[in-house]
Amino acid sequence: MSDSVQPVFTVAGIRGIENRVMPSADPPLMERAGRAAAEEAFRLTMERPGRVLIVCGPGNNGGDGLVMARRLLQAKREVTVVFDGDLARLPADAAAAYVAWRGAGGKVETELPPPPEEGWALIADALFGIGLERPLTGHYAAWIESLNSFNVPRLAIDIPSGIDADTGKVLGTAFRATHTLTFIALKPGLLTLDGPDHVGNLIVRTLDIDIAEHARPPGHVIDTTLFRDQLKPRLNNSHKGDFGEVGVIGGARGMNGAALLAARAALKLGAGRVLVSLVDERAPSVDLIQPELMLRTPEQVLAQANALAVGPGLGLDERAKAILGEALALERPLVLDADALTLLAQDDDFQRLCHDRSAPTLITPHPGEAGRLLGTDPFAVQHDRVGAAVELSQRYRSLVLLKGCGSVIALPDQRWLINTTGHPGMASGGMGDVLSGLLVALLAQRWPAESALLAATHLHGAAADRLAREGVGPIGLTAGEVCEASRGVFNGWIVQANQNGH
Ligand SMILES: NC(=O)C1=CN([C@@H]2O[C@H](COP(=O)(O)OP(=O)(O)OC[C@H]3O[C@@H](n4cnc5c(N)ncnc54)[C@H](O)[C@@H]3O)[C@@H](O)[C@H]2O)[C@@H](O)CC1
Ligand SMILES: [K+]
Repeated sequence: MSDSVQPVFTVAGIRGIENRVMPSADPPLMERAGRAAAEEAFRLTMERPGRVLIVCGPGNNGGDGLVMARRLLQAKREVTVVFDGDLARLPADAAAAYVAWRGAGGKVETELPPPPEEGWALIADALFGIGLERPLTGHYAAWIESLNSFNVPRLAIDIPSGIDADTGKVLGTAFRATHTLTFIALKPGLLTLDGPDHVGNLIVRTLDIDIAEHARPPGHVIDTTLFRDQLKPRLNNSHKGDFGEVGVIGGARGMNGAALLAARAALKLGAGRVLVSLVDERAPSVDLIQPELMLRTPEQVLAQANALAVGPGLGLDERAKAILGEALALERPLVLDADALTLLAQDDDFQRLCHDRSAPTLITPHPGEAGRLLGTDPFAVQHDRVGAAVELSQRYRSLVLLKGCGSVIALPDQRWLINTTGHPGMASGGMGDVLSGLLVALLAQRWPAESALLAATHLHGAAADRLAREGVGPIGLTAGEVCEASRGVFNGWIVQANQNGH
């Protein structure tokens, strides 16, 4: 894994690192964290003189806030600290931070005071970090609701209070930060589910810990360096046979568009030829918008394609089942999406076939489909997206993309990755079909399955991000537009990856 790729640790992993580093850490980690928070506060208030509010909780997250407060006070900033925890029960480091704060002349409020006339320069949330154990209620919840109502910079220390660091779930209520300064490493909860709606700008401070020395990260954030080796310009002496034959099967009555969108995306991402089968016998025999697509019978597609995507609009009838059975039996890279996943979830024989394949199987469920595949429901999946993706990957011996805010990829060797490109404008029909098409195009071009899944996922979101920057969406963005934009982003990546003689 490249050094520049950002590691992601669960709470257990962060605790493991802390336990190894803390005994000999000089300066102590809490001093480092508080100092980093004070530096961030200076940066955010460079043009906002005035009083900083720091709300501190009953654990070490509160301790970070108290160190931050002392640093700011020593630099002659006006600071209001709110803390109503039980001093006798403060962890040792936080208790020391409290004593040092009082020793420096700092005062403590036990209620949230009204803002000064000119408003708070900054609000810092040091209530709860990775030690959050249950939903926030009572006065802590009320404080957070109140803090969220101020239209000033709001800095979360380590993680916005109320966000579960492992899952991104809001427990009760959660601080809505404009900035989050997180320590040691990223946590999944900052990147997936409700996390991205609460963290604002995300800044990581390692606290001078060389993470690689202490732990192997279980997860990473996806970026282009992870598949840069595949981003090669084509040789001049090329022909279409070099770039594979994609097969897409789906498009039952009323769903022709799903398969066509996937097929068009495959074409736009450079597949040598794209065969598509619409299982609706009354479907047109040519795509007049994209006549390059070759419309064929399912049998022809199954026989010819070197990589297959089965499922977009496939339907759930006997014919669909027969096609899925045949596709699973072929030892070629296979993307399963949409109806193919529903069929897979229902049938033990399909599951056995899937499990026994030696060619890669890539499944791309949304939380509903993932729930069916795991015999549970979308709520359980969303409750722990990383866990669900890893379990799916193990159960189906597949590479898994669990879609949604902060898409999670799980690989058969139990590694997982989180994607941070994309936006809510992508919550519209056909987006998943385009993703399947991008993915199968790379597989047909003989990319390794892992690189293909990472690249297609990252690309899909990056294309939508570029469009939004250009004023196309986010709201009202269509899947067809993402398909078009993916081509430009992808070619740009190839140029970039091959600059400077790489
Ligand atoms: N352990 C360490 O040495 C370091 C910890 N750091 C900071 O410490 C944080 C973790 O500290 P802690 O493990 O003490 O955990 P927290 O400070 O996140 O919270 C734990 C405290 O909150 C209480 N609590 C949990 N959920 C609650 C709820 N819903 N309502 C009311 N009370 C609740 C717990 O009983 C406990 O007293 C990190 O997020 C980070 O900010 C950093 O200073 C770096 C070093
Ligand atoms: K916090």
